[in-house]
Amino acid sequence: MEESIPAGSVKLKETGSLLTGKFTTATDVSDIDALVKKALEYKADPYKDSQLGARKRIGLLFLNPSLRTRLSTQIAARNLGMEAIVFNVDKEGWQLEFEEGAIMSGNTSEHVKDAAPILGSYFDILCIRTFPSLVNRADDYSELYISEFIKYCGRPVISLESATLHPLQSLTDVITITEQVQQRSADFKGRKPKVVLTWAPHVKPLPQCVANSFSQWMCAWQGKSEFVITHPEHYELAGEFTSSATIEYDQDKALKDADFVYVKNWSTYNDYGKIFENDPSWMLSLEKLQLTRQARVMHCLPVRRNVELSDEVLDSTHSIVTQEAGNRVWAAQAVISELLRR
Ligand SMILES: NCCC[C@H](NC(=O)CCC(=O)O)C(=O)O
Ligand SMILES: NC(=O)OP(=O)(O)O
Repeated sequence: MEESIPAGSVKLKETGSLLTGKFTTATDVSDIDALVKKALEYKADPYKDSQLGARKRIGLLFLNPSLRTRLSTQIAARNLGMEAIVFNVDKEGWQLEFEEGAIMSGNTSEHVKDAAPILGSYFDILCIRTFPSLVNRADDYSELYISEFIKYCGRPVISLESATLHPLQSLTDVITITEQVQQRSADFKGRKPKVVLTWAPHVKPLPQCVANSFSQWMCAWQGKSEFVITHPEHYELAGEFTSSATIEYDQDKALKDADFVYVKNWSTYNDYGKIFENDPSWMLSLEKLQLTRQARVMHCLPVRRNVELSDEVLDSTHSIVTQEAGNRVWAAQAVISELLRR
């Protein structure tokens, strides 16, 4: 993916837009705080631009399952007056080929080179979800699927989670932290929130994308938080997304005085796609939360209860996962709105 422009510092004065013309990574955003503000304005007044997308269509293509992303993006589009059509490519479409020059004698029936321009002719904005294989790191980190789709569809593309990143989730997470800080402004007078991303156990190897993306956005949200990542050794994330993060292998030390704890499992990046250790003591507990400043607990969901996060934490007042998932609508609405205005 193009990562040459430093995240959060893109200037798009010529268009006045907050986005480059797509939304697949933090580097597509010129001003994170302005996008967050826009999302919170939609939260306060969901229908204020209810005609902006009139007579326009947005296509949501899923190569993998979804609950929140699918529904929140549809709702966001409809709030802007757009028609939203969901297509579960994995279950209902022809199996797509993404490899350039492929001899298609195997299981794939249609090349993205043929399918994407057709979808571009049906829709004004296109969105796509493509998970990584977790088999070949170079293939996953080349973001072949979404890149090929962007190349051939000729429309603004929104990532609904790709092989390495999940920007709608991360924008939502910045919105949720901003909202919490604004609501408790007395607590944060003269100091930045301490935000800790902690690895958690899981039963199967999961993508790194939610963790990569959260870290990328926290680093791009320059100077707004004290950001720490904690995980067992061997679970290092890709350096390109953790530039200004502090890495701390001792979870208790990391949790000390935290205001927000973002819980997520991911599989190994270096020896790719594996579970190296699954120490259940990494699961966050109420006892561990005593080290924090009454930290609010976040998770992108879906969450494996009592594996990744305990009932006692999820059902306590520490948890803001429902508020967080609710904010997915406003994140999507701000992004679609910016792409419609271009
Ligand atoms: N879209 C949000 C997260 C998606 C994915 N989680 C999962 O696949 C969980 C599957 C399970 O728990 O069976 C991930 O971690 O990247
Ligand atoms: N958090 C998230 O992306 O959820 P879904 O996978 O249900 O869309």
